[in-house]
Amino acid sequence: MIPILTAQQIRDADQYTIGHEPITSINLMERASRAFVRKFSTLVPGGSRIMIFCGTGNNGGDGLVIARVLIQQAHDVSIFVVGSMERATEDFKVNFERLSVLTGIHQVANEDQIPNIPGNAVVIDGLFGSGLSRPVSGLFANVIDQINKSGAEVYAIDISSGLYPDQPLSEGAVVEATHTISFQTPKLIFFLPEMRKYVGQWHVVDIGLDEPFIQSCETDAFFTQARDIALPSRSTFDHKGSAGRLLLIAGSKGKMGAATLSARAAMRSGCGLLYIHTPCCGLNILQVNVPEAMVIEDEHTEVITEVMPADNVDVLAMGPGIGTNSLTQKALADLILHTSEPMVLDADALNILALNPELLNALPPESILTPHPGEFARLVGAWRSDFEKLEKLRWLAKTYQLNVVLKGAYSAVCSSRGYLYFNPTGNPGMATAGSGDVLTGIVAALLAQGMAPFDALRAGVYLHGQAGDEAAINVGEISLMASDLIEYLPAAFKKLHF
Ligand SMILES: NC(=O)C1=CN([C@@H]2O[C@H](COP(=O)(O)OP(=O)(O)OC[C@H]3O[C@@H](n4cnc5c(N)ncnc54)[C@H](OP(=O)(O)O)[C@@H]3O)[C@@H](O)[C@H]2O)[C@@H](O)CC1
Ligand SMILES: Nc1ncnc2c1ncn2[C@@H]1O[C@H](COP(=O)(O)OP(=O)(O)O)[C@@H](O)[C@H]1O
Ligand SMILES: [K+]
Repeated sequence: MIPILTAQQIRDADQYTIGHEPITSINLMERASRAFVRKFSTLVPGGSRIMIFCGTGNNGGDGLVIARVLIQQAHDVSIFVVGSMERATEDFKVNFERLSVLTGIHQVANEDQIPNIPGNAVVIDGLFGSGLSRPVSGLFANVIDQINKSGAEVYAIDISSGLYPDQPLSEGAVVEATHTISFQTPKLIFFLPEMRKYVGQWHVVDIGLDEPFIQSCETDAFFTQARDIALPSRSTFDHKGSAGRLLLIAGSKGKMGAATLSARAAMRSGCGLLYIHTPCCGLNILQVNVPEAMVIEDEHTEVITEVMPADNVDVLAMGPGIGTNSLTQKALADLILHTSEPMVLDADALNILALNPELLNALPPESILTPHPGEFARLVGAWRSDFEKLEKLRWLAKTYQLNVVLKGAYSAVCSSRGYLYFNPTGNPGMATAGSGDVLTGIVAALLAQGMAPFDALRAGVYLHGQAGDEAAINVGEISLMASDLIEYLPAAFKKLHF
């Protein structure tokens, strides 16, 4: 996993590397800027007119090195330095001298000196990086305004000028980048929907900062990598009863598709034995669509009214397609009160929890909740910013000792101790009805196979996204539908078995 660092920790990692590698600060700047150019060159067509805007801090220093390297590669580059040279950092000054030998550098000291930026230009933003210390105003804000109005493609160095790596949006001007090429580790803001307009598509380039130091930084947020994902395994004498017995409580009249999707996903995720508790109307549907499962009929024709906690199953999962009928609310409440092992709750089970919040206290510790943002808002109330949303996620998980995934792009998986793991897999093709039901089946099956609840949740979210990515390659994001996720689950599992 990649730790997500605060602005201060990023500075510390720079300093530690400079002190211990050893590498001089100016050479680290050279290395970072060259890594930027390597990525930039894969994204920008040759022959583009490149305009680089630099402040006089180290982010601007990077801009000057990038200019030098691009000029040496025969690109058409103009450089604009905004702000006072008196405040320039040492590394900026050295690179200013080196660049002056090669080309003219425009100084922008007032509004009249702000250049016209054609829409077909490519802008590189080196005004401010992780050293931003206050909202951007005055001349800098005017430059940013021109950049944003130009319609040009904008590549931010490290982070868009005006953004803090780890804090909510400031009131000042902010560059709206189309791409951010960031150094060493992703910033927290890259995972927040409200920041997308400023961050654009982001890329992380390795600049060789000290890896053990980075791994030792104390942080409560991480970016998951494939190597963090554990999977269940089979051994020679396993039989269906030892490979995970799951009771899935799902479906109501008109929503048997949700039950079908969850059930099939569970079987594809290695569940040994699957029971499905469903209203009578679901019997034939499930027997035909999931022949591997045993179906237990509720007394009621259309909704779930009573679930007996069974001792012949390892895990209970409830929610997909159950509705919020008062009889079903009572059934869930009874089930929770009679269950002591971690269970999986999704969809309408979460809506029922929101209607009866006292049930949260009764949930078995380490249970798993899988809300999408709508269900999450019903559970914890509305939020004013994505930062507050993450705080609420941590609060819910820690207060009730739960593992919770807040689903969406970069789904945030939160452990009961409040550690957040952003998921790297998945794509917008998965924004389609039934995708969440598939996730429930995967996570429940992994839990039933004996994985620890948090590991099962993090792995399930990763595999679900990976199946989505495999499906998108084959059917395209637009055509992707939830059943495709099940079809591509085997490919996702195989990919993790290196
Ligand atoms: N060796 C290294 O460390 C490496 C660093 N690297 C690069 O350095 C970047 C960080 O550089 P940095 O720390 O110099 O800060 P930076 O973002 O350039 O800005 C600071 C300057 O801006 C000023 N300022 C701030 N806010 C302002 C405002 N609102 N309006 C006006 N002025 C404002 C601030 O002034 P002050 O707050 O002191 O008044 C100061 O002068 C990092 O993102 C990466 O690109 C890489 O090369 C790898 C090696
Ligand atoms: N833009 C996206 N990028 C990545 N994953 C997405 C995106 N949109 C949706 N998903 C994933 O698809 C699933 C949708 O779940 P949910 O909203 O509960 O669907 P449903 O209720 O229809 O089953 C979640 O796992 C979510 O992470
Ligand atoms: K920048």
